[in-house]
Amino acid sequence: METIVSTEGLSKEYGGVFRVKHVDLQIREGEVYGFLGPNGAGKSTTMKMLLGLVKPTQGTVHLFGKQMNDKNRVEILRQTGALIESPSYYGHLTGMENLRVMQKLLDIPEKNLREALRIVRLENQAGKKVSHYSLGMKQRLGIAMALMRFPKLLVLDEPTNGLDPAGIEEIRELIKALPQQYGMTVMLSSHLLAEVDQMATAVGIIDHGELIFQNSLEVLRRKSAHYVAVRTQDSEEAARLLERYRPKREAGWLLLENLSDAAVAQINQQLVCSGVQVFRIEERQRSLEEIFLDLTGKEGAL
Ligand SMILES: Nc1ncnc2c1ncn2[C@@H]1O[C@H](COP(=O)(O)OP(=O)(O)OP(=O)(O)O)[C@@H](O)[C@H]1O
Repeated sequence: METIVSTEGLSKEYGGVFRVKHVDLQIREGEVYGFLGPNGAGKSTTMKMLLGLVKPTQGTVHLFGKQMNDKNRVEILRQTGALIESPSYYGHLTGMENLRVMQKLLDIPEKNLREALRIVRLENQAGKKVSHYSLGMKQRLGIAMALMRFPKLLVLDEPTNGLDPAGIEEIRELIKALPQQYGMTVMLSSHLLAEVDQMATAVGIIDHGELIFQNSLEVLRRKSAHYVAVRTQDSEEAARLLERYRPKREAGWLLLENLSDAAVAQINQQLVCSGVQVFRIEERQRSLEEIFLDLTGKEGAL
């Protein structure tokens, strides 16, 4: 599979502080790559560097296998579409007129306009002034503008920002369909794990400018190894008895990792034989939020 985006040591310094630090991205063809991180982590800055909108302080960007430089940038970026921050549009023009402005600038065939409007489900609203659009419609128009060239790579910065649940669901379904239907590769940023979880096939997690995880969503999920939660009548005593399993204590429960069935049976027996009544033994899976906390060691980052 072709690598669509790769960066090496990509870094950006603002005012003497590195806000993006040695980021090595790898995005392969057909992926929906979720670029995840808390506010201010460096997502937009990284995306802007990929699109030639911000000059890297250090490092290189390869798009479609070519290292981007001042000479080939325009040519390479012809195969990309982007929505960075809020979409830019003329409020006094209709949705269609806005697309026509872009069409003229970029020399885009007429049929692409219709198709882009259809994909974002704005065909019936194309004659309306954009100043009368809802936030969700404006966001969809922004995506239509990014899609109009039917680029190989689509870069979307927080595409569901500010949308209501129904709008989020619509955009999510739309994005998920793009690789299969149009052969696109999509990179989208978000600060919401649950959102990326439902859209992405691969994930990069950035925190304080550093890429702390990058792999398939499958691998991220595998990190969410199962653990066993035990609740007894005396969790103090139970923790002492089960010390060799290094239990974590949480709100009256003991949490034990990586236990075989035999070990669970043994634990149960040990507790009961020691006179500690066992109320519950449950298997649980770590949420993505907990995984993020494990990776960053930070509370409430997302
Ligand atoms: N042009 C700039 N000049 C100075 N500092 C900047 C500039 N652009 C971004 N920063 C800083 O770089 C850091 C990363 O910002 P960035 O917008 O890339 O983060 P982000 O992960 O996209 O967050 P958000 O979701 O809040 O936009 C922040 O501390 C921000 O203040």
